[in-house]
Amino acid sequence: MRFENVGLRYGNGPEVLQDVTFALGPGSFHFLTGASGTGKTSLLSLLYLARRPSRGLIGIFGRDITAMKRDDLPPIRRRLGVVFQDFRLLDHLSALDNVALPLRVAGVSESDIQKHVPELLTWVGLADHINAKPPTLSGGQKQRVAIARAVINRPDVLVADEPTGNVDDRIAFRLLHLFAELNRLGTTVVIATHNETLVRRFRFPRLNLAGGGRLEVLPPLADVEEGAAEGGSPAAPGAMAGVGPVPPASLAARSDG
Ligand SMILES: Nc1ncnc2c1ncn2[C@@H]1O[C@H](COP(=O)(O)OP(=O)(O)OP(=O)(O)O)[C@@H](O)[C@H]1O
Repeated sequence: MRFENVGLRYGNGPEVLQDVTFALGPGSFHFLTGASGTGKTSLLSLLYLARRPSRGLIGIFGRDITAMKRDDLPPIRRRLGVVFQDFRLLDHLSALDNVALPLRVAGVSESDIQKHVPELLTWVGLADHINAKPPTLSGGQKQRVAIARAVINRPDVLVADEPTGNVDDRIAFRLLHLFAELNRLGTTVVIATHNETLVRRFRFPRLNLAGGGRLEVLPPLADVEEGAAEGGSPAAPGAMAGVGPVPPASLAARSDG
């Protein structure tokens, strides 16, 4: 995935993104950081192809999407998993059926769905809410359903907008662990977050919106205190202590869904 001199403006307003240039290698993991209003959601909406840039080039899976016709985008979109800031769950479907959607689109068998979806929902702490509909769930519970839906099909790229904004730190670490596991299995991951504790703990590089619509690519934010306590040796990217167990094997099994 690459951006070259991308600019985005809404209507006749000023550019909210200016000359944004970066490349994400396959299987990379980046946090997207920046103060509120600097353009994180706008940048993500370009990444998941909900908008086209006002100028510049966006390439994904080796294709220039700025030159593509609208009708050619859906097959590319199906390779992307998205966690929206406002979840976008279907209220009339149960948690299970919301998460099952991408699997049903991909033609996964109903017996596999009935096995793997409850397993993943249980792993994210929703064992008691598998058949609940979104209007009866809390914000943090809806957020976890949305995350399960985005990751269940092992997308080539996962884009998540504040995916831990509604949960406590213990669940946030667990969800980041899930994203890191997905990434280990090959998914390219971009996570927008305000949570500096997560950024320090997980030590992935950062795309940082510095204001004025400018983006800088920064190395992982070192957890100085933790590093000092450990004698200063840096941990591997994605490393963190005290979280387990690993996500269900169902995620690993779904290689070509
Ligand atoms: N649909 C829109 N129409 C006009 N302006 C918009 C629209 N969406 C966002 N903006 C403006 O673009 C700028 C960036 O907004 P964006 O939501 O991308 O920031 P953000 O970094 O994701 O903020 P937050 O961290 O608060 O979610 C803001 O000035 C916002 O007012």
